[in-house]
Amino acid sequence: MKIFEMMEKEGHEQLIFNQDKASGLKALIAIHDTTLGPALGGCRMWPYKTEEEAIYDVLRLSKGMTYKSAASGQDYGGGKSVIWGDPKKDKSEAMFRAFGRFIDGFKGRFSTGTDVGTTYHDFIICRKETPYIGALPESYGGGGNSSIITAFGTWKGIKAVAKEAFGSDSLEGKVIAVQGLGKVGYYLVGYLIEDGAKVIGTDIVQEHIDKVLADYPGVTIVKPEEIYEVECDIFSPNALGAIINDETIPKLKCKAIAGAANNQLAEPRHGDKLHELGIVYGPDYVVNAGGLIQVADELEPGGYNKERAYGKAAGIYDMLLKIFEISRRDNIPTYKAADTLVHERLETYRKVKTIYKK
Ligand SMILES: NC(=O)c1ccc[n+]([C@@H]2O[C@H](COP(=O)([O-])OP(=O)(O)OC[C@H]3O[C@@H](n4cnc5c(N)ncnc54)[C@H](O)[C@@H]3O)[C@@H](O)[C@H]2O)c1
Repeated sequence: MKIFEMMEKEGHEQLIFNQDKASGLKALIAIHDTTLGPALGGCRMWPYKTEEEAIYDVLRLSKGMTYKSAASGQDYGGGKSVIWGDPKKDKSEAMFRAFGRFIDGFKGRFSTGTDVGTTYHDFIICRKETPYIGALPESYGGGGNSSIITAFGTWKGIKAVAKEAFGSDSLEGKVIAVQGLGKVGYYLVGYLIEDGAKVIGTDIVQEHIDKVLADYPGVTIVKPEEIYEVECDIFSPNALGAIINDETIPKLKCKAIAGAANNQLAEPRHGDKLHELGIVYGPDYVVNAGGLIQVADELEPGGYNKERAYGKAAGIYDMLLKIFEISRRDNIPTYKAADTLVHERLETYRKVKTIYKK
């Protein structure tokens, strides 16, 4: 593995190895790009089979954070950390205190919080060693359950794709197919119903369906495999990744897609196909940026402010409209237009930084 070659190719600034023998901590921190501000990204704990796998993951994920932050209008750069270990059996207080001390060494150049395999309990421990921690519960000054703001941002994303596809962002009477009624899906259904939409939903867990039906009895439930082909205006994936693929695209009857699920396109060419078919696709990492926006707001001087965070999450709507404009301007699929927006934003800010400021 040629690490410098990989970093140079993708434009990474730093890759740091951290180890603490006493607690068994083995962690990697990657900082991809800090043009827009200090790096921000969650901490994943995973039993990687090899060191190379962990390095590849942290480099890949940190680059993704640069794009997510920039495209959602945040003044943060991209970073990520991974702890090499089994989250079910390797965690300890000492491990997260040691990790917190390493994070503190960045003096704010990198902040982190929960991701796959870590919980806020781990970061309450880290927080004792460093202030550069986000995604904390409200009782610790954080924003609390990030699924709610993610659902809020996704609702705004759905309104933006509606505007592009139908010429109006009103969801009154629009039929929206929601795949996944979990933490985000449940709150999303609430926003959609309140906005006058008709919701068709699905999930593989009956308890999650029952919870939605108890609060929103008007929701129509279909079998998981039926969700792709229901007659609807907008399809909203909020469960799995890679669900826009060769098998599902021919089934889709919608005019637009926007949901919180990560990595919705099985491959980039599926984004090209949606463009060809005239289906408006809201790039997932922009639509689902609500959680990131909340964590970024926790790091503001003075701490988390809910009104401000929701105001920023509402901006997902405008970011998507800009992306659709670039897509029309350059006649490129929206997932590529999102990348163009990121590159243009980074380039503009790099130029601004050439102005001397005392
Ligand atoms: N929670 C957040 O703040 C957040 C932020 C950004 C992105 N996301 C992404 O959004 C998606 C949903 O997140 P979540 O926090 O609601 O997760 P979750 O696990 O609470 O919900 C996912 C739901 O999808 C259901 N599901 C799984 N397979 C399915 C299938 N084949 N058909 C229908 N339903 C299925 C699950 O039963 C579950 O109810 C994930 O892809 C996640 O990575 C979440």
